Order: sequence, then C-alpha cells, then structure tokens
Amino acid sequence: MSDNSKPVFLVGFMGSGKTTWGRKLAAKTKRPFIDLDDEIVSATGMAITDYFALHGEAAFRELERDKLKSLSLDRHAIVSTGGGTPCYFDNMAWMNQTGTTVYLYLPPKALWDRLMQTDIAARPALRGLSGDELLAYITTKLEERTPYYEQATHQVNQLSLQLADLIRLIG
Ligand SMILES: Nc1ncnc2c1ncn2[C@@H]1O[C@H](COP(=O)(O)OP(=O)(O)OP(=O)(O)O)[C@@H](O)[C@H]1O
Ligand SMILES: O=C(O)C1=C[C@@H](O)[C@@H](O)[C@H](O)C1
Ligand SMILES: [Mg+2]
Repeated sequence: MSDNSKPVFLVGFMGSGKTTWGRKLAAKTKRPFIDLDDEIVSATGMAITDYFALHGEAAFRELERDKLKSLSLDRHAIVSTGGGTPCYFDNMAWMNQTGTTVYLYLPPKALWDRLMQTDIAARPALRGLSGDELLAYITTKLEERTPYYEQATHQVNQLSLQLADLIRLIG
C-alpha cells in the first residue's frame, strides 16, 4: 500500500459488482471496507426498499448524500457506493476531490444477467419489472447515468477485470 493512499470509491450501475469487488479488494489489500447502502440500512434500521416506500426517493437521495459525506473515512478506505450515488447533488465531484473513483462498467445485457439472478424486489426501481422491461430500464437508465459514471478517475470494463488490475490501479 502506498504512503499517499486515498480513499477509493467504486461507482457503477446496480448489479455491476461494486459491493462484491469492494469486499474482495479490501480483503486482499487489508484496507477497511464500507458499503454505503449498508451504512444507510444500519442508520435507518430499514431496508432501502422500505425507506423508498415510506419517505420517497428524494428523501433517500438526501440521506444518501449526507451519509456519503459523513462517513468516517480512513485514507485507505474502500467504499462501495449505491448505483445512483454519483448522479445526485455534487456527490461525484465530492468523491473525486476526496479520493480516487473507479467506474465498474458492464454492458446492459451483462447487468441484466446479473440482476436477473438477484432478488430484484430488493432494489426499489426494479420491483415488479418483467425480464424485457428490466432490460429496457437498464439500457435507458445506464445511458442517462453514464455521463456521471464517466467522471470517475478510472474506468474499468468488468468483463475482463482481474483483482490484480484493480489493485494496481489504486496503488
Ligand atoms: N465478477 C462477477 N461475476 C459474476 N457475478 C458477479 C460478479 N460480481 C458480482 N456478481 C453478482 O452480481 C450481483 C450483483 O453484485 P453486487 O451486489 O456486488 O452489485 P452492486 O454493484 O453492489 O449493486 P447495487 O448497486 O445494487 O448495490 C450479485 O448477485 C453478485 O453475486
Ligand atoms: O441505482 C440506484 O438508484 C440504487 C442502487 C442501490 O445501490 C441503492 O442505493 C438504491 O436501491 C438505489
Ligand atoms: Mg452494492
């Protein structure tokens, strides 16, 4: 680990593997791991879907911003963000100023394959969508969010990503 380490923020679409890669990266490099969605669940004592249902998305986005900016961040921390985190307020600029950001890119069909294998009801925006509707949603939403994700310091295509590449990238 280099002496000038900075916190690392993993960004990308729902199901792109931010949590999975973040955990692996932290374990391998012995850095502290933080998952922003998990922090929100702990703070509110409820699942994100329930928070959305009770308070609405706008309240969730404010809470997400506040949690992001009040994380107790060790300079070695690896933070897996939520899929929408970079796309609201000045969150992306703040992450770029505070640390190094890495965009985990996956094309829509690969995201779809992954998400179809998870509990999509646990992701508020995806609840109730059929397979075809989910692919259309991913395609449109990814296009809309790409300008934010692409502000990341580094962009990696996960289809060919190895843990060693990620470790090299963050130094
Ligand atoms: N490299 C991989 N190959 C295959 N499946 C993977 C890989 N990485 C993650 N997955 C699977 O894809 C799904 C989504 O991964 P994960 O929860 O890490 O995504 P995420 O980006 O954190 O999503 P969210 O934004 O909803 O938190 C999980 O079921 C996970 O097991
Ligand atoms: O992409 C999104 O908008 C979201 C992704 C998840 O990580 C959660 O932060 C929440 O379900 C919203
Ligand atoms: Mg996650």
